[in-house]
Amino acid sequence: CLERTYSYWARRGVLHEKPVWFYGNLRSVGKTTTVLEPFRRFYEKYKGQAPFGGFYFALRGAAVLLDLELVKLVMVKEFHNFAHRGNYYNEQDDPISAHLFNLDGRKWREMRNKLTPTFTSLKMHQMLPTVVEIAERFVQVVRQKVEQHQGGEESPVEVKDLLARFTVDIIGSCAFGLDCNSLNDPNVEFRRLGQKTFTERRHGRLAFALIQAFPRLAKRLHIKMVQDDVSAFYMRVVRETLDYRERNGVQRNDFLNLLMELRNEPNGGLTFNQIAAQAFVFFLGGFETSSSTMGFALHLLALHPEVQQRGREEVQQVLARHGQLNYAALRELKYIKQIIYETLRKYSIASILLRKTIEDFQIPGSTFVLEAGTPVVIPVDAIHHDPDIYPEPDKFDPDRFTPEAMEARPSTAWLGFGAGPRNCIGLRFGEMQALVGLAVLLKNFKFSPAKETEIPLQIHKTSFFLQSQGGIVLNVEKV
Ligand code: HEM
Repeated sequence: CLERTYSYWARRGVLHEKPVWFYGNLRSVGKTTTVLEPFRRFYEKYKGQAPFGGFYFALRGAAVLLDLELVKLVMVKEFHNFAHRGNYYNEQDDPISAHLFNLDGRKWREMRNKLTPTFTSLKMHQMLPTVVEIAERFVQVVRQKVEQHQGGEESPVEVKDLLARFTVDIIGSCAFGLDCNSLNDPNVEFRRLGQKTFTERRHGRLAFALIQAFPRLAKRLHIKMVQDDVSAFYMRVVRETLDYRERNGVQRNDFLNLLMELRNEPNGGLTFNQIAAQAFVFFLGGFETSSSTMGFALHLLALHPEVQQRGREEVQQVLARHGQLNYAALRELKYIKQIIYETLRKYSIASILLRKTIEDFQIPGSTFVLEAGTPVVIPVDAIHHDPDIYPEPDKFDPDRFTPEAMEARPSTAWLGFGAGPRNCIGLRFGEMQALVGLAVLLKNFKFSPAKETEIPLQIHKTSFFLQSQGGIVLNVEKV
């Protein structure tokens, strides 16, 4: 039977590498490599020879796209046939797992339609003051760290942890309506349990592959994905906050308020479990992604003082014009935005993206067919490092993201927030957090490599989202 499983691509005449039994083509991941290497190698080896190549995720054949036109078909033009991600969730036994990232089909479409108005520019506008207030607290905390080293030759500060505390406080406040205060108290449960979701899995790799392969059976066996303590904690927090707000008639400009409004919609409002699951995914999607982006950006800026200075000058000029970081000021931070995009190119937080074929799909101009149910991989990190798209891909150059340069490339050449109807729903909020964070940091501090700074940064081998293996230590001085 395994013989047959692992001959799937050979029988279809699709380019592929020999799989290892039970592991497929990902044996090295987590041991000797990160998830980046196998996909970069695969893409470099086969690009130009076929529109896609055959890959094995443990026991399942998946198609890795090798052509940007095909990427566009899958993510945008023929989206209706690739609208699924194919992640396992279990609404009955593990309600917190039934969130937007995991839902598929009609349930996903309905939830996405309901949640989209939560992320309009107007809503971001209203949440900005909270983000700026927490950013000011953040500057105080970094300042205290720097002052501890006063008089010393260097003032090394571990920025990754500080940035994570910054975004936990923001998203905790905006998604759960709580003052998490992790900036002053680094060990709060909120953050510890949030991190646990990414670094500790409930199931081993093989069990995970079996669950993904047989989701109906897994549901019948009541198999959950989210750890019990994580689920119990976030369900309780949402329950208590909702009760409190309802009892006291509290209204706030935050995600939870918007979710509560959806609860009371006349034609099919959200249930409590649905609200809790969406608040949970906003938290998961919002904290680690944004803080890692800022951490990688600071590391790159420390190694490129001229880019850093250009960014600082832009912040100073914009603040001189607007007096404060309001929404209009943020829109003028164009170079900082380019820094964020180039950082997400070099360090693609989601290094691969997934879709699943709903009906058989004939690849235009070829004889190949992607069968219904085939997982489709978009190798984001490999595309972001393709020298034909980005010459000298290892070089850090935010000018690759001027509007003209972006216009000159195919729209799917940059996928930092994904693409098409299933792209990142929180991209405006993520961008806003990162813009505010980088702006206040560059305004107040200078960053340079310290003796302890890791060059190049080691990447975490098993984390779901791309992050550094250890902390990011930089020399920080007041401007
Ligand atoms: C720098 C910050 C962020 C990055 C780099 C990022 C990246 C991504 C990526 C690459 C995807 C997959 C897109 C695709 O498959 O095409 C995604 C999906 C998603 N993100 Fe983000 N994200 C960020 C911030 C946020 C924030 C702040 C939130 C919520 C407040 C959020 C919530 C989500 C959700 C719910 C999805 C699933 C959307 C769906 O399936 O319909 N993300 N994100």
